[in-house]
Amino acid sequence: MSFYQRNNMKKIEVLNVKKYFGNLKTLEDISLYLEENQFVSILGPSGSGKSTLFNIISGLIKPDEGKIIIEGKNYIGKTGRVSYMHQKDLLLPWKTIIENVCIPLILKGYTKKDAGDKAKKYFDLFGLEGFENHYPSQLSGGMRQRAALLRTYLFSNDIMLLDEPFGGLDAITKRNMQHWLLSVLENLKSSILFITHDIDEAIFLSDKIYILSERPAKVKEVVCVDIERPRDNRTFVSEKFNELKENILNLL
Ligand SMILES: Nc1ncnc2c1ncn2[C@@H]1O[C@H](COP(=O)(O)OP(=O)(O)OP(=O)(O)O)[C@@H](O)[C@H]1O
Repeated sequence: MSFYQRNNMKKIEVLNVKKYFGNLKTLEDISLYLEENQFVSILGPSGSGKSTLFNIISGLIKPDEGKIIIEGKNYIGKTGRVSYMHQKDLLLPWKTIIENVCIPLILKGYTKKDAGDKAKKYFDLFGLEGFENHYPSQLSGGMRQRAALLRTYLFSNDIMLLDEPFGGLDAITKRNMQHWLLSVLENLKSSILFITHDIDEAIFLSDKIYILSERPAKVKEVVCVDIERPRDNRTFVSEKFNELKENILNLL
C-alpha cells in the first residue's frame, strides 16, 4: 500500500486525555486519531502542551485521565511501541553516523554487523550514502536531521512522532526537507504525528491538522487538508492552500 492509499485503520487513538503538573493545567481534554499511513499535524501556541502530549503517547509520562490506544491496545505508561524524534537531533557526537543510527537496533538485540547491514540499506533513501563513517559535526543541519529521522525510523518504523524536526533549520533547508520527507514517505509505510509551529509546513505535509488552544490545551478545530498528492512547489501557491491558511490564521 502506498503512503497515499489508506484503509482507515486507527493506529493511535488519544481519548479525553488530561494532564496537570501540580496546579498547572496543561492538557484539558485532548482526543485525536491517527490512521494507518496518515500524516497528522498538531499546531498550537508555544507552551500549550504539545510535547507533553507526545511524552504521554510515547509512554514516557502518564496522563491524569484518558486513554492512549495503539492498534486497539491500551498503552498508558508503556514505552517502546512508537518512535519519537525531538527537535534537536540528539545524535551522539562521539559516534559515527552509522553507529548513531544503529543504536535502536543494538538495543533491540541486533549484533553490530546485522544492525549495520540493515541500516546501510536506507542510507541512499535518506540522502546519507557515503557519510556512514562521518561524525555528526561533519554533516550539515539537514543531513543530521535525516540521520536522526533514520534512527527514529529504525526504532519503530510504522508509527513515528516527530516533534518539530525541522524547527531549527534555515528556511531553504527546511523547504527541501519537507519535499524530501514527502518523497521518502512514498517508499516507507509509516503513520506520522507531527508537531509544528509553521502553518505552511502543516498544510503542505498533512492530511489532517489538529489546532490546539492556549494552555490548558483543548482541540480547537480539526482541519482536513483535501489537497491532492503528490504535492510540490505549486501547492504553496494554490487557491486551496491559501484558503486553508486563512482559515487556520483566523483560528490561532
Ligand atoms: N515535567 C514537567 N513538570 C512541570 N511542568 C511541566 C513539565 N513538562 C511540561 N511542563 C509545563 O507544561 C506546559 C506545556 O509544556 P510543553 O513543553 O508540553 O509545551 P509545548 O506546546 O510543546 O511548547 P513548545 O511549543 O514551546 O515546545 C509548559 O508550561 C511547561 O512548563
